[in-house]
Amino acid sequence: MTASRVRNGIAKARRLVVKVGSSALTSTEDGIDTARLDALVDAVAARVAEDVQVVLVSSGAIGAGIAPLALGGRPEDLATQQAAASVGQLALAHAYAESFARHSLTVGQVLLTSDDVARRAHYRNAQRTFTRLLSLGAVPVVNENDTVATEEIRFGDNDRLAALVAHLIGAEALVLLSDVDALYDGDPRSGSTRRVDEVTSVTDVAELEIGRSSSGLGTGGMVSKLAAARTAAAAGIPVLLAGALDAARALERADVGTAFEAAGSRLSARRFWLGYAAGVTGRLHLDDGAVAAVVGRRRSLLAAGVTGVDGDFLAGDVVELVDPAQGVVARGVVAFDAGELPAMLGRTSDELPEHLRREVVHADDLVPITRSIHDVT
Ligand SMILES: Nc1ncnc2c1ncn2[C@@H]1O[C@H](COP(=O)(O)OP(=O)(O)O)[C@@H](O)[C@H]1O
Ligand SMILES: N[C@@H](CCC(=O)OP(=O)(O)O)C(=O)O
Repeated sequence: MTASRVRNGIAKARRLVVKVGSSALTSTEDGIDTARLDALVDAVAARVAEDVQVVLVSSGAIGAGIAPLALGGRPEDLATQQAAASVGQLALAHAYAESFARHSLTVGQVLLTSDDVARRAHYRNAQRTFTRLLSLGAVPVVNENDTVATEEIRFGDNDRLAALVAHLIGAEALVLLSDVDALYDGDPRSGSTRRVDEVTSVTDVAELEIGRSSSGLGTGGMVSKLAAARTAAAAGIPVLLAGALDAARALERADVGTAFEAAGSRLSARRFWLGYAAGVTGRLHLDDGAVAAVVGRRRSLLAAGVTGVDGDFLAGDVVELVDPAQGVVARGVVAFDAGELPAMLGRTSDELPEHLRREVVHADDLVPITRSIHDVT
């Protein structure tokens, strides 16, 4: 593998989010694999010793709870998953605290629900917590707060959580560590596949077969890793996907796994929140002209270009803007309640009563979701 600008950038990052998956850390029979956890902690501690700030997003709560509760395998139902996570998270946090203590490092546990990033005020609050923990020299260890997260409010997978945290803390790189050592052009369990070295554009992943997890412990598989890489890349953060067994090399030299180049510059906190983190309460359907205006020319969305409305939102909520082929092209803050819009659809400003003559979504409140590596999954 050749050194590259993307990999050099990742290796030089002074603030990092490292995410490790369940299948790399836990097994259904033995719970937490402490040798693997120690190796990961050693790799993180080595960077911290070089004054790199690291936030660790660790899965494995459910996996770590299976053996103590004698569940035999990953539970299917939410209540048992929550019970397993409750037992497992305690064990996981304890294991990290003990392991980091070998390096005289203190850990701080941060358990987040999607509400903590979906609401703007909560987002800022989480930001403050991380900043303070890091400035005090602690290593934040993050997981989803599985014991209270219901199906509706779940992040779903920690890859996405890690991408959101990466932007939240202003990370310069995101490292996703898994049981697989890289992205392949097909599921590596299904025969001969080729490793992908670097992803710099949508065409690099367009032909790949991207599969879900079948380790029995992981949740999102490669699908969620690609989605997370897209979110981070769109926010200006490069991503390295590598094997947990290669953690030391991944964190020190970034010369393993698959590197994803960041697309463009860093989004502001508000625009990132709007585009990727905010909770969405509805959808506006756009005609082709409105899509061209909003995405192509960065104009405000007017009622004349809206063909339909879904959801029960209020003015000030975040909604998705979809094109005639049902693809999400942008997200934005809507200026009307859902109930006000149907009577306005397709009408030009001149045809609307004066009190309704304003943009449906103002250009300043709108973030286009560009076509990217995510769309192919
Ligand atoms: N194209 C692909 N390249 C690499 N891995 C893939 C691909 N498609 C599916 N996978 C599977 O995704 C798995 C990793 O996802 P997952 O089990 O959810 O990991 P984690 O627990 O680290 O989040 C790998 O073990 C691999 O079998
Ligand atoms: N929050 C859950 C993990 C969810 C998850 O995304 O798992 P993984 O696909 O292994 O990263 C847990 O700790 O068990």
